[in-house]
Amino acid sequence: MTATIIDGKAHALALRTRIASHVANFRAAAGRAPGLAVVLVGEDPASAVYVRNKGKATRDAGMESFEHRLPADTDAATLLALVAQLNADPAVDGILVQLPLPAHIDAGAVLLAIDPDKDVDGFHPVNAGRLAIGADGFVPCTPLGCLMLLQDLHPSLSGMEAVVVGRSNIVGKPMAQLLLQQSCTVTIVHSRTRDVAAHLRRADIVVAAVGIPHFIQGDWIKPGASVIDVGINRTDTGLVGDVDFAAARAVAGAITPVPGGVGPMTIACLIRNTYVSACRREGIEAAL
Ligand SMILES: Nc1nc2c(c(=O)[nH]1)N[C@@H](CN(C=O)c1ccc(C(=O)N[C@@H](CCC(=O)O)C(=O)O)cc1)CN2
Repeated sequence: MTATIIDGKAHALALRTRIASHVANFRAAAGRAPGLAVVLVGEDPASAVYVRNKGKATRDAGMESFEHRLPADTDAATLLALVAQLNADPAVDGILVQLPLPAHIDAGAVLLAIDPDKDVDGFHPVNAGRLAIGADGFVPCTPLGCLMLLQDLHPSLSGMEAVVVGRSNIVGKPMAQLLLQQSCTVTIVHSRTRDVAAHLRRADIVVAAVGIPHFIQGDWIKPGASVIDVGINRTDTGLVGDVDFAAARAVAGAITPVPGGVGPMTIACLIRNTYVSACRREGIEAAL
């Protein structure tokens, strides 16, 4: 079998185009554009690219982008004061602080300071709790994008065996919650799991978010499985995922490439979440 390659760029473009048309209606109804504030601390080159791409995607969707770039030696109090200012700004519907933050800043404290109702990254504990109990909130963009790609392949995920590799608060845990909501049987495997391969060989769905280049071998994949690779690892040979793509492709039914798979969906879902936030704040029903 040779897997279908899932075109994340095309899916992301379609989502961004759809949201842009909804934003046009929002602007007509609300008399203003949705606004997204992005905060970058320091000069990490990859983060700078992501922030630039977020600004462009925001403007392309007809929304207002507010970019705040702070030097790497910014202290926590200055960053918290900026977050408080953005929380209070009525033109700002969504706030995100680009991660990772410099080591001297407690990222948890900063995320906690963001108004949960403007937390379009879905990283605030209130939104993590809302996701866990199935209440309305914001779902982190990368797992939301993975779910959309999976739902395009499988209109019903009910009863499927899903294995999430990695237990981060940003991807692994929310991904598991989303799959559970879709009535999958969900297993999270991680660094202390005794036999990762044995779990994966049973999986109809694999979501790899472990941050180790080519960690998942082709012969760990169940024939026909859907494989979503969240890994973005910079190696001497270029950007690679957490899955041995060439080997897994020969076994899987469908697989995301790196680059061009999950990454573009992260930014498209951010645009979606910002539009949803603006609608909630204006009492307008979001068209999704
Ligand atoms: N506040 C946040 N910080 C971070 C998040 C996040 O969702 N919120 N996620 C990542 C970085 N990220 C967005 O911020 C992101 C990563 C990758 C891509 C992407 O499109 N990747 C391309 C490859 C681009 C490259 O060469 O690096 C792809 O996979 O095709 C978009 C967004 C950590 N921080």
